[in-house]
Amino acid sequence: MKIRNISLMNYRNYEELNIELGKDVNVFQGENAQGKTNVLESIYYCAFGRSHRTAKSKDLIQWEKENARIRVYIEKDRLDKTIEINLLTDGKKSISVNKVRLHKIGDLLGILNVVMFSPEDLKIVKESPGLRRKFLDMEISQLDRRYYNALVVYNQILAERGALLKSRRVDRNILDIYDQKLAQEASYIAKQRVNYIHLLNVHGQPIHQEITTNKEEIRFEYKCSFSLEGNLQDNLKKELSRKREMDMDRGTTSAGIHRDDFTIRINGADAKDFGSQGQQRTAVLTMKFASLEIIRKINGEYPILLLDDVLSELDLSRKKFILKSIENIQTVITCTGVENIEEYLTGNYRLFNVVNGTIMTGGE
Ligand SMILES: Nc1ncnc2c1ncn2[C@@H]1O[C@H](COP(=O)(O)OP(=O)(O)OP(=O)(O)O)[C@@H](O)[C@H]1O
Repeated sequence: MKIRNISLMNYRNYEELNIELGKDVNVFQGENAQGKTNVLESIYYCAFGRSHRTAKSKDLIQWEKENARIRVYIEKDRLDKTIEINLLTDGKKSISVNKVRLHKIGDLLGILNVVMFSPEDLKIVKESPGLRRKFLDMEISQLDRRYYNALVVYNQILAERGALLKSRRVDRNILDIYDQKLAQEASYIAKQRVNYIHLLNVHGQPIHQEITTNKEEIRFEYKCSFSLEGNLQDNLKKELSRKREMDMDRGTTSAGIHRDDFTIRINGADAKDFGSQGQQRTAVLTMKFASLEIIRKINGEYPILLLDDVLSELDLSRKKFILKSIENIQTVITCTGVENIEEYLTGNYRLFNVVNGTIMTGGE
């Protein structure tokens, strides 16, 4: 899969942009706040139907403009596809693929596969379980629309169950129905997450060994709020009924995939609590590069890799690992120039100079 062209209209600080990407590495270079990440964000939007930075699509429209448009041309399985997104200031948006309008965001997933890596991703290792669940949900959703749809349904039922628990008179029969539905969706979601964690181990362990020159061993483990032995649906139903009185007291649902997490162990110790900053960075790097391999294994081709300002934060050996690993992957890198990226890139690359919402191609 390759992106051939990106065109933006009234998107963030781009009034009009039309660029051809190179099929290998594309370096967007410029000072701070010039519009480098905005380009990456527009690509990400075409993959997931949302920004990685804001939930408010209105923020993406150029100030004082009424609408914005992103258009990305991709080449996939030797076919051309055009993804077009139109955003309006009232929060409405329309998404079309090859001019056919999509009715659900779920239908966009998997058309353009991307893996994004930014300094913010360190939080996946360091911070709350919600960020680790989000990592799994995004990665699995772009490979499996059924997973995304199950998540949407699960979250709806969870919200309804929460509202019921908070109401003064809880109808236990309705609660039974919610529990049944939650368990049904959760069993599929948990199974796919466990499988993804397995794939992270399979593909991540050799990557991590390479980066740490065999000094460290990484291990990912899914932590489920209900038993993973036997029938998962029954297990969650039992757990929900065991905790029902407590849930009614507290007005929340205390078991289910919205409470799950996964641990990242380096040489046996939990990287969240005991990992050094360097080890935590290596763990995220491993997860991102393992995600690339997982997508390639499942789809037969690499996704697009988006590296947002990550090179300046990494030491020389990790930087070299990244730049060596991206040889067969179409990559979009943003940097300020201090990284001296040209020194490490061995293959072809295309340079774009970004200055205040305009881009000049610096050649290959
Ligand atoms: N809706 C908008 N309309 C117009 N300009 C916007 C809008 N949203 C953001 N900007 C501008 O976009 C610029 C930020 O762009 P971006 O986040 O891509 O920076 P960057 O080049 O990646 O910088 P850094 O290296 O600091 O991350 C800022 O100048 C900001 O004012």
